[in-house]
Amino acid sequence: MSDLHQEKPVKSLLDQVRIVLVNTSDCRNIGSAARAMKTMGLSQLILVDPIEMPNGQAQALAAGATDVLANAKVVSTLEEAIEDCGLVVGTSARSRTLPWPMLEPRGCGEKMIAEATEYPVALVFGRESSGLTNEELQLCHFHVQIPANPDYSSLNLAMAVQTLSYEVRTSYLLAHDQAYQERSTGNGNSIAKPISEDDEAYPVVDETERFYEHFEKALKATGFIVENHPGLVMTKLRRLFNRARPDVKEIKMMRGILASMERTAKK
Ligand SMILES: C[S@@+](CC[C@H](N)C(=O)[O-])C[C@H]1O[C@@H](n2cnc3c(N)ncnc32)[C@H](O)[C@@H]1O
Repeated sequence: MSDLHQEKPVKSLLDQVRIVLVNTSDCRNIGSAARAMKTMGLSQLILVDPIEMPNGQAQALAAGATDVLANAKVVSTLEEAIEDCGLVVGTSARSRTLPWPMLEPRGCGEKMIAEATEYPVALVFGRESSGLTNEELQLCHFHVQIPANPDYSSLNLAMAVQTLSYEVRTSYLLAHDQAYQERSTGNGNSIAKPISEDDEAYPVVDETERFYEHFEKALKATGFIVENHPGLVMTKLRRLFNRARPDVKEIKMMRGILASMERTAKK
Protein backbone atom coordinates (compact mmCIF):
# COMPACT_ATOMS: atom_id res chain seq x y z
CA MET A 1 0.00 0.00 0.00
CA SER A 2 1.35 3.45 -0.87
CA ASP A 3 1.76 6.12 1.79
CA LEU A 4 -1.20 7.97 0.29
CA HIS A 5 -3.56 5.13 1.12
CA GLN A 6 -2.25 4.50 4.58
CA GLU A 7 -4.59 5.60 7.33
CA LYS A 8 -3.25 8.24 9.67
CA PRO A 9 -2.64 6.67 13.12
CA VAL A 10 -5.29 7.77 15.61
CA LYS A 11 -3.70 10.21 18.04
CA SER A 12 -3.37 8.71 21.48
CA LEU A 13 -5.40 10.44 24.15
CA LEU A 14 -2.23 11.46 25.96
CA ASP A 15 -1.05 13.20 22.78
CA GLN A 16 -4.04 15.52 23.16
CA VAL A 17 -2.57 16.80 26.44
CA ARG A 18 -0.30 19.79 25.96
CA ILE A 19 2.26 21.06 28.45
CA VAL A 20 2.81 24.78 27.89
CA LEU A 21 5.81 26.49 29.50
CA VAL A 22 5.61 30.27 29.44
CA ASN A 23 8.75 32.42 29.15
CA THR A 24 11.04 29.91 30.85
CA SER A 25 14.39 31.49 31.69
CA ASP A 26 16.53 28.43 32.50
CA CYS A 27 16.53 25.87 29.69
CA ARG A 28 17.63 23.16 32.12
CA ASN A 29 14.09 23.34 33.49
CA ILE A 30 12.78 22.74 29.98
CA GLY A 31 14.94 19.61 29.71
CA SER A 32 13.78 18.33 33.11
CA ALA A 33 10.15 19.09 32.20
CA ALA A 34 10.55 17.05 28.99
CA ARG A 35 11.83 14.11 31.03
CA ALA A 36 8.99 14.47 33.54
CA MET A 37 6.48 14.45 30.69
CA LYS A 38 7.89 11.41 28.93
CA THR A 39 7.89 9.31 32.10
CA MET A 40 4.15 9.98 32.26
CA GLY A 41 3.55 9.27 28.57
CA LEU A 42 3.11 12.91 27.53
CA SER A 43 4.82 14.25 24.41
CA GLN A 44 3.31 17.60 23.41
CA LEU A 45 5.55 20.36 24.74
CA ILE A 46 4.96 23.98 23.75
CA LEU A 47 7.42 26.71 24.67
CA VAL A 48 6.02 30.22 24.73
CA ASP A 49 8.76 32.77 24.10
CA PRO A 50 11.53 30.94 26.02
CA ILE A 51 14.29 33.24 27.26
CA GLU A 52 16.92 30.53 26.73
CA MET A 53 16.36 28.05 23.90
CA PRO A 54 17.05 24.40 24.80
CA ASN A 55 20.79 23.67 24.45
CA GLY A 56 23.16 20.85 25.46
CA GLN A 57 22.40 21.38 29.15
CA ALA A 58 18.68 20.98 28.49
CA GLN A 59 19.37 17.82 26.50
CA ALA A 60 21.49 16.40 29.34
CA LEU A 61 18.62 16.93 31.80
CA ALA A 62 16.05 15.56 29.35
CA ALA A 63 18.09 12.28 29.37
CA GLY A 64 16.02 9.77 27.37
CA ALA A 65 13.40 12.39 26.51
CA THR A 66 15.41 14.36 23.92
CA ASP A 67 12.69 13.44 21.40
CA VAL A 68 10.13 15.43 23.41
CA LEU A 69 12.58 18.34 23.47
CA ALA A 70 13.36 18.08 19.76
CA ASN A 71 9.64 18.03 18.88
CA ALA A 72 8.78 20.97 21.18
CA LYS A 73 6.93 23.72 19.37
CA VAL A 74 8.06 27.30 19.99
CA VAL A 75 5.45 30.09 19.75
CA SER A 76 5.54 33.74 20.73
CA THR A 77 2.30 34.09 22.72
CA LEU A 78 0.20 32.00 25.08
CA GLU A 79 -2.84 32.69 22.88
CA GLU A 80 -1.12 30.90 19.97
CA ALA A 81 -0.26 27.93 22.17
CA ILE A 82 -3.85 27.33 23.26
CA GLU A 83 -6.07 28.68 20.46
CA ASP A 84 -7.38 25.22 19.42
CA CYS A 85 -7.75 23.89 23.00
CA GLY A 86 -11.16 23.27 24.56
CA LEU A 87 -9.82 23.16 28.11
CA VAL A 88 -6.96 25.23 29.51
CA VAL A 89 -5.77 24.91 33.11
CA GLY A 90 -3.29 27.42 34.53
CA THR A 91 -0.97 26.47 37.38
CA SER A 92 -0.05 28.74 40.23
CA ALA A 93 1.78 28.37 43.51
CA ARG A 94 -0.14 31.22 45.09
CA SER A 95 -3.70 32.54 45.29
CA ARG A 96 -4.43 35.63 43.22
CA THR A 97 -6.42 38.70 44.14
CA LEU A 98 -9.27 37.77 41.80
CA PRO A 99 -10.11 34.15 42.65
CA TRP A 100 -10.78 31.86 39.66
CA PRO A 101 -12.55 28.45 39.47
CA MET A 102 -10.08 26.05 41.07
CA LEU A 103 -9.32 22.37 40.53
CA GLU A 104 -7.42 20.03 42.81
CA PRO A 105 -4.56 18.17 41.05
CA ARG A 106 -6.60 14.93 40.99
CA GLY A 107 -9.70 16.62 39.60
CA CYS A 108 -7.47 18.40 37.09
CA GLY A 109 -6.08 15.09 35.80
CA GLU A 110 -9.59 13.65 35.54
CA LYS A 111 -10.98 16.64 33.70
CA MET A 112 -8.07 16.76 31.25
CA ILE A 113 -8.44 13.09 30.34
CA ALA A 114 -12.23 13.27 30.10
CA GLU A 115 -12.08 16.28 27.76
CA ALA A 116 -9.03 15.12 25.76
CA THR A 117 -11.44 12.81 23.92
CA GLU A 118 -13.02 15.93 22.37
CA TYR A 119 -10.18 18.41 21.68
CA PRO A 120 -6.61 19.30 22.71
CA VAL A 121 -6.29 20.30 26.37
CA ALA A 122 -3.48 22.34 27.95
CA LEU A 123 -1.73 22.68 31.29
CA VAL A 124 0.05 26.04 31.48
CA PHE A 125 3.12 26.68 33.65
CA GLY A 126 4.67 30.04 34.49
CA ARG A 127 8.04 31.70 34.80
CA GLU A 128 10.53 30.50 37.41
CA SER A 129 10.74 33.96 38.98
CA SER A 130 7.20 35.27 38.84
CA GLY A 131 4.81 32.55 37.62
CA LEU A 132 2.00 33.46 35.21
CA THR A 133 0.70 37.02 34.91
CA ASN A 134 -2.92 37.76 35.84
CA GLU A 135 -3.71 38.28 32.14
CA GLU A 136 -2.27 34.84 31.30
CA LEU A 137 -4.17 33.20 34.16
CA GLN A 138 -7.37 34.81 32.91
CA LEU A 139 -6.98 32.99 29.58
CA CYS A 140 -7.46 29.71 31.49
CA HIS A 141 -10.78 28.02 32.31
CA PHE A 142 -9.52 26.77 35.67
CA HIS A 143 -6.52 27.13 37.96
CA VAL A 144 -4.80 24.35 39.81
CA GLN A 145 -2.62 24.67 42.86
CA ILE A 146 -0.57 21.76 44.18
CA PRO A 147 -1.41 21.75 47.90
CA ALA A 148 2.19 22.10 49.04
CA ASN A 149 3.56 23.23 52.39
CA PRO A 150 1.88 26.63 52.98
CA ASP A 151 5.16 27.95 54.39
CA TYR A 152 7.09 26.95 51.23
CA SER A 153 4.65 26.21 48.43
CA SER A 154 6.59 27.02 45.26
CA LEU A 155 7.85 23.88 43.52
CA ASN A 156 10.61 23.91 40.94
CA LEU A 157 8.97 24.27 37.51
CA ALA A 158 9.86 20.77 36.29
CA MET A 159 8.71 19.21 39.58
CA ALA A 160 5.35 20.94 39.19
CA VAL A 161 5.17 19.53 35.64
CA GLN A 162 5.99 16.08 37.07
CA THR A 163 3.34 16.24 39.79
CA LEU A 164 0.51 17.32 37.49
CA SER A 165 1.58 15.01 34.64
CA TYR A 166 1.37 12.14 37.13
CA GLU A 167 -2.23 13.06 37.90
CA VAL A 168 -3.02 13.15 34.18
CA ARG A 169 -1.46 9.71 33.74
CA THR A 170 -3.28 8.19 36.70
CA SER A 171 -6.60 9.44 35.36
CA TYR A 172 -5.75 8.11 31.93
CA LEU A 173 -4.96 4.66 33.34
CA LEU A 174 -8.12 4.66 35.46
CA ALA A 175 -10.26 5.48 32.45
CA HIS A 176 -8.53 3.49 29.73
CA ASP A 177 -6.24 0.77 31.08
CA GLN A 178 -8.11 -2.32 32.14
CA ALA A 179 -5.27 -3.85 34.13
CA TYR A 180 -4.84 -0.63 36.10
CA GLN A 181 -8.60 -0.37 36.61
CA GLU A 182 -8.72 -3.87 38.06
CA ARG A 183 -5.91 -3.02 40.47
CA SER A 184 -7.71 0.15 41.54
CA THR A 185 -11.34 -1.01 41.79
CA GLY A 186 -13.37 0.24 44.68
CA ASN A 187 -11.32 3.39 45.28
CA GLY A 188 -14.21 5.64 44.30
CA ASN A 189 -12.50 7.25 41.32
CA SER A 190 -14.77 8.47 38.59
CA ILE A 191 -14.10 10.39 35.42
CA ALA A 192 -16.03 13.59 34.72
CA LYS A 193 -18.08 13.94 31.52
CA PRO A 194 -16.36 15.83 28.66
CA ILE A 195 -19.59 17.48 27.54
CA SER A 196 -22.08 19.95 28.95
CA GLU A 197 -25.37 19.18 30.73
CA ASP A 198 -27.16 19.31 27.37
CA ASP A 199 -24.67 16.91 25.73
CA GLU A 200 -23.17 19.73 23.69
CA ALA A 201 -19.41 20.09 23.13
CA TYR A 202 -17.51 22.94 24.76
CA PRO A 203 -15.95 25.57 22.46
CA VAL A 204 -12.20 25.79 21.89
CA VAL A 205 -10.32 28.85 23.18
CA ASP A 206 -10.31 30.65 19.85
CA GLU A 207 -14.16 30.57 19.64
CA THR A 208 -14.49 31.78 23.23
CA GLU A 209 -11.96 34.56 22.65
CA ARG A 210 -13.94 35.75 19.61
CA PHE A 211 -17.06 35.79 21.78
CA TYR A 212 -15.27 37.94 24.43
CA GLU A 213 -14.02 40.32 21.70
CA HIS A 214 -17.59 40.62 20.38
CA PHE A 215 -18.96 41.18 23.90
CA GLU A 216 -16.35 43.86 24.65
CA LYS A 217 -17.06 45.63 21.35
CA ALA A 218 -20.81 45.64 22.11
CA LEU A 219 -20.29 46.91 25.67
CA LYS A 220 -18.06 49.71 24.37
CA ALA A 221 -20.71 50.63 21.81
CA THR A 222 -23.38 50.93 24.52
CA GLY A 223 -20.97 52.93 26.71
CA PHE A 224 -21.05 50.33 29.51
CA ILE A 225 -17.28 50.00 29.08
CA VAL A 226 -15.52 53.35 28.81
CA GLU A 227 -12.68 53.11 26.26
CA ASN A 228 -9.87 54.51 28.43
CA HIS A 229 -11.26 53.31 31.76
CA PRO A 230 -12.37 49.73 31.13
CA GLY A 231 -11.97 48.70 34.79
CA LEU A 232 -12.41 45.01 35.57
CA VAL A 233 -15.63 44.47 33.60
CA MET A 234 -14.18 42.03 31.05
CA THR A 235 -12.13 40.19 33.68
CA LYS A 236 -15.24 39.71 35.80
CA LEU A 237 -17.28 38.63 32.78
CA ARG A 238 -14.59 36.12 31.83
CA ARG A 239 -14.75 34.71 35.33
CA LEU A 240 -18.55 34.54 35.20
CA PHE A 241 -18.55 32.73 31.83
CA ASN A 242 -15.74 30.42 32.94
CA ARG A 243 -17.88 29.44 35.90
CA ALA A 244 -20.93 28.85 33.72
CA ARG A 245 -18.79 27.12 31.03
CA PRO A 246 -21.13 27.79 28.07
CA ASP A 247 -21.19 25.09 25.40
CA VAL A 248 -20.90 25.70 21.64
CA LYS A 249 -24.66 26.28 21.19
CA GLU A 250 -24.82 28.69 24.12
CA ILE A 251 -21.85 30.69 22.80
CA LYS A 252 -23.56 30.88 19.39
CA MET A 253 -26.75 32.06 21.08
CA MET A 254 -24.84 34.74 23.03
CA ARG A 255 -23.23 35.96 19.82
CA GLY A 256 -26.66 36.03 18.17
CA ILE A 257 -27.98 38.15 21.06
CA LEU A 258 -25.02 40.54 20.72
CA ALA A 259 -25.56 40.81 16.95
CA SER A 260 -29.29 41.56 17.43
CA MET A 261 -28.43 44.26 20.00
CA GLU A 262 -25.97 45.79 17.55
CA ARG A 263 -28.59 45.76 14.75
CA THR A 264 -31.16 47.46 17.02
CA ALA A 265 -28.63 50.08 18.13
CA LYS A 266 -27.84 50.92 14.50
CA LYS A 267 -31.52 51.53 13.61
C1 LIG B 1 8.99 28.40 40.63
S1 LIG B 1 7.32 28.52 40.26
C2 LIG B 1 7.03 30.25 40.21
C3 LIG B 1 6.91 30.82 41.53
C4 LIG B 1 6.64 32.28 41.49
N1 LIG B 1 7.48 32.94 42.43
C5 LIG B 1 5.17 32.59 41.79
O1 LIG B 1 4.93 33.22 42.79
O2 LIG B 1 4.26 32.19 41.03
C6 LIG B 1 7.26 28.15 38.57
C7 LIG B 1 5.98 27.54 38.11
O3 LIG B 1 5.84 26.22 38.66
C8 LIG B 1 4.46 25.95 38.86
N2 LIG B 1 4.25 25.72 40.31
C9 LIG B 1 5.16 25.80 41.29
N3 LIG B 1 4.62 25.49 42.47
C10 LIG B 1 3.32 25.21 42.25
C11 LIG B 1 2.21 24.85 43.07
N4 LIG B 1 2.32 24.70 44.38
N5 LIG B 1 1.02 24.62 42.47
C12 LIG B 1 0.87 24.77 41.12
N6 LIG B 1 1.88 25.13 40.31
C13 LIG B 1 3.08 25.34 40.84
C14 LIG B 1 3.70 27.15 38.33
O4 LIG B 1 3.44 26.95 36.97
C15 LIG B 1 4.71 28.26 38.49
O5 LIG B 1 4.42 29.33 37.63
